[in-house]
Amino acid sequence: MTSTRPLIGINTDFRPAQQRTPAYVYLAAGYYENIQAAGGIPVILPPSNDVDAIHAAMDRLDGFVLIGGQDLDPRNDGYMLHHSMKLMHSNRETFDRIVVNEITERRMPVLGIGAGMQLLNIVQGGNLFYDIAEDLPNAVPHRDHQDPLHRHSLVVESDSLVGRVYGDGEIRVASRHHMAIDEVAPGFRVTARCPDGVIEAIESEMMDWFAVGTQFHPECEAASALDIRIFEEFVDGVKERQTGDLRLVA
Ligand SMILES: N[C@@H](CCC(=O)NCCCC(=O)O)C(=O)O
Repeated sequence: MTSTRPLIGINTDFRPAQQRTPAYVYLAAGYYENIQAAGGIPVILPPSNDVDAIHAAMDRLDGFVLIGGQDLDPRNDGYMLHHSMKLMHSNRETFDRIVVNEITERRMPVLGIGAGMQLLNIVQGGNLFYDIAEDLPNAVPHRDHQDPLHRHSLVVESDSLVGRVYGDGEIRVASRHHMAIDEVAPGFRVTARCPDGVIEAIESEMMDWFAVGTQFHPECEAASALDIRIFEEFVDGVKERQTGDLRLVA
C-alpha cells in the first residue's frame, strides 16, 4: 500500500576535507527525528550544484525544512562582510539558495529554522541585522558559546502557528544566533518576538503558500513538548496541501 506520509526535504551542512578527514555533510538529528515523529518522511538532500537533479528531487517532495547553520555571506546580497561573521561553506549556501528559489516558485510548504528562516526572508526580499550586539545593543543575549542550550523568553501573536502551539503561558526557546531579521519580506508577517524586540518567527500571509520561519530552534536536544508541536503543525499543513486544502498558515 502506498504511504500517504508526506516527503519532507531537509538540507544539510557541509564541512570540506581537512588534513586527516574527508569532506562531510551533517545535520542535527532533531531535524529529521521531529519530522518523522510528526508523521513525515525526512528526505535529506546534500549540497549539489546539479540543478537538474535538484529540480527532479523537488518534484518528488511535499514540503521542506531549511536547517540552521553558520552565517550567510552578505556579499551574495550586495552587502559587506562583518567582523563578527563566521560564514557557512559556499557549497552549502549556493545549494540552499537554489533550493529556496525552487521552493518559492513551487509555493512548496516550508519551515525555515535559524539560518533557514534568514535565507527565506532574504530571498523573498527582506533583510537582516548582521550583528545584534552592534545593531541592537539593548537586546538580551541571543546565544551563549558556553551554553549551547541558551534560552530566552518569547512573546507570540495568538493568531499564528506559533501562537497556536505555545498559547499564552511563559515561553522560553532555544536561541543560538547573532544575526536577526530586520525588514520582513513582502507577503510575510512577524508572529513572535523576544521581549527585546528581536524577531523570532515569521509566517506567510499568502493564501497559496504555507511558509513559516523560526529564529529559535524547536529541533534542539532540549526541545520542549511544545517546541515539537511546531513540527506537527508543519507536517499537518503539508498534509492539508496534499489534499488540496489551501488556507492561511494560521
Ligand atoms: N548563523 C546565523 C543563524 C543562526 C543559526 O542557524 N544558528 C544555529 C547554529 C548551528 C546549529 O546549532 O544548528 C546567526 O548567527 O544569526
